[in-house]
Amino acid sequence: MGSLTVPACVSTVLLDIEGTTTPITFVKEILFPYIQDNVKEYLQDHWQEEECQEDVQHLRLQAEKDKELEGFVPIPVNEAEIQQIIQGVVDNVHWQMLLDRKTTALKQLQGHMWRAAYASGQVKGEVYADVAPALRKWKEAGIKLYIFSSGSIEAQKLLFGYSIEGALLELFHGHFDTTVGPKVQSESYRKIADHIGCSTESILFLTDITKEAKAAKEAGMNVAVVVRPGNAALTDEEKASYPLVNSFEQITLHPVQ
Ligand SMILES: CSCCC(=O)C(=O)COP(=O)(O)O
Ligand SMILES: [Mg+2]
Repeated sequence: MGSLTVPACVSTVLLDIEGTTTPITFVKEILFPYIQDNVKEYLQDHWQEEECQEDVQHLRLQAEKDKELEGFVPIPVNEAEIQQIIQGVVDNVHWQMLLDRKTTALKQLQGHMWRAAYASGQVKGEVYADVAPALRKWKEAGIKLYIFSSGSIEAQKLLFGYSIEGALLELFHGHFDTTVGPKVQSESYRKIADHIGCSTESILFLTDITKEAKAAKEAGMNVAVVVRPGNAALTDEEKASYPLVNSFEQITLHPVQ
């Protein structure tokens, strides 16, 4: 693992969050338990709001697709008693989170729930120490910065807007979540390049997950796998297949003319 110099045509960096900019422990030990502990109360407090009803409807549609999965938890129909529906949603959310599912429906609800946690100061978004300095340096060099995470766009904005390093949101040109497509499919990376208005070859994608790196590489992006403490171990084959970095300091980008 060492320094990584990327091709001069790279003018955009696309970043994953969990395991790349942010410790997995922050997501698993702070963010996710907040949801598990508060989902019932949140649903009871916000049940009459349109946004909450939309979230429940999306979870219901996802549940329709999940029927065949082991341990599946159904959500009662709209006509059922409210407390019964709420309990069904709570159980479904807990089941999805147990499997660390990345469904858009689950991620939308989580993003809405974290609003209060960040706004009250109960939670601050963790980023590795090398992240903010590198992002500032790259932005000053004319590099455009985007996020692609399974976390909803709102959740991404909260994490960087209320980070331990202060407000970092202004560093980013834009955000993508799974509404563009799953992170393990090449088509999602082609769509992202289309949205940004550049070729996939001019993008460097940084992630901790090799399945995501593979999909981005197949779409034509430059990729590097970020190795952070607590990330899933890589096989020898994976280590040999992608450039590896353990700090953004190791990445050198050419200034954009
Ligand atoms: C950005 S919100 C918390 C992260 C999250 O919910 C998640 O699923 C992280 O996935 P990533 O694609 O950033 O590894
Ligand atoms: Mg990740």
